[in-house]
Parts: sequence; structure tokens; C-alpha cells
Amino acid sequence: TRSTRPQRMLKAVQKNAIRGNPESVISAIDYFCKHSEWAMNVGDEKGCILDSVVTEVDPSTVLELGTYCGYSTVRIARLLSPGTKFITVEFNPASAEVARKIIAYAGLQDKVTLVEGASGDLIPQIKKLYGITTFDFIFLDHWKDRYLPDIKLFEEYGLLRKGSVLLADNVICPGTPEYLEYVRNSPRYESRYYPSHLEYTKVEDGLEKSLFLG
Ligand SMILES: O=C(NC/C=C/[C@H]1O[C@@H](n2cnc3cncnc32)[C@H](O)[C@@H]1O)c1cc([N+](=O)[O-])cc(O)c1O
Ligand SMILES: [Mg+2]
Repeated sequence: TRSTRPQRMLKAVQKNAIRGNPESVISAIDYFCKHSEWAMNVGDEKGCILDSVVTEVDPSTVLELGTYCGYSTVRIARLLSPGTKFITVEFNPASAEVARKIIAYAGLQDKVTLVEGASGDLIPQIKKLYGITTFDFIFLDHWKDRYLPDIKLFEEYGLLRKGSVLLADNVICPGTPEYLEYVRNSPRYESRYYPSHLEYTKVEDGLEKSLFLG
């Protein structure tokens, strides 16, 4: 049967990247997406903004929603200090399988806990299952209509602390209007928009960074 796009992306990593070298894995995926097949990774342009926010926060606990093939997982994990707890959540077993292999190819498997499941099911259990009290940094890049319900779950289950930073991809394209409205109007967040472009295109998109005020 025909391979899937994630499987073809993995092949491109195994062919063009250097094992144990995260930068080469990132470059191989970006090259694949620019010259072979577009894929919904955060990409190089928005990826640099992601890098700068992760570096600024220097988190001890990180959550990513929507691993997909692990591109942003590798971008984030390569910047983390030793001992950081990083959980990434992926619903689709086939995507999770490819992501595990791409994360391992980058040599970052010991820095990442990839959990297969739906964010809505997992968030209420994270404290119990992973001994996390609060997250310093959260990257939202999963189904766009899950951003709002999931941020409300973070609040409900006490997973945010004063200073927690949430970074949301695609707030313009495909767009997350309800989420944007919420974080921009809630007195509990201080939000800032980082203009950029939809990965590998000239279409306008951007990231929204929201600081939880407690
Ligand atoms: O749709 C987009 N992203 C959705 C991401 C979806 C990925 O996250 C998982 N997921 C979803 N809800 C989940 C809940 N829990 C766990 N995994 C979940 C899905 O199994 C998939 O692997 C998207 C689309 C475009 N685009 O231009 O069309 C551009 C982008 O940058 C995008 O991120
Ligand atoms: Mg995205």
C-alpha cells in the first residue's frame, strides 16, 4: 500500500540527516517540505520564534499538544536544560510512531515523553501520571478547535502558575478565533502576537504568546 506523508518525511530524515544531530533533522524536514511535500510542521520561520520563546523561558516543565511528526518536538527538546520534563501528546498512533523515530534519530529520545492519546483525556491526569505540578511552557499546535477547551482544562486542573507561558501556532491560518478572543480579553493573561507566515508559504500566520498572571 502507498506510504503516508509522515512515513515519506521519516525516510527523508533517515536519508539526509545525520543521526544524533538535531539541526540536521530540522533542516532535512524543512527541505522535504519546501522541495517535496508541504506538511503542517511549524516550519523554519515560525520555528525561530518558537526557539526564542523557549530560550527566554528556559522551562523546567514543558507540554506540547499535537506532536504530529515531531518537528517542533525536536526544535524544543534540543534547547532544553538537562533534567527538564517534556511531555508531548499525539492522538494518531501512526503519527506517534513516525515522531518517535524522528525524535530518536535526532538523539533526543531521553529528553521527551511522547504520550499517545487525546489532550482532553490526558490533561486531567497529568499530575497523577507524571508527577507534574505546573507547566512553565506549553506549545499548542493540535486541532485548532481544541485550543480553547484545553486552556480551560489547564486552569481547571491547576496546571498553570503565575508566569506560565503558552505559545499557540496558527492563530491566523487556519485560525483559532475563539482561543484568541479568550486569551486577549481574559484579565488572567497578558498576550502578544508574533507575526509570521504559514510554514513554507507566503500566507500570513503567526504565534500568540500568552503569559498566565495567576
Ligand atoms: O490542522 C493543523 N494542525 C492540527 C494538528 C494535528 C496533529 O495533532 C494531533 N492532534 C490533534 N488534536 C489532538 C488532541 N490530542 C492529541 N493529539 C492531537 C493530530 O493527530 C495530528 O497529528 C494545522 C493546519 C495547517 N494548515 O495550513 O492547514 C497548518 C498548521 O501549522 C497546523 O498545525
Ligand atoms: Mg501548526
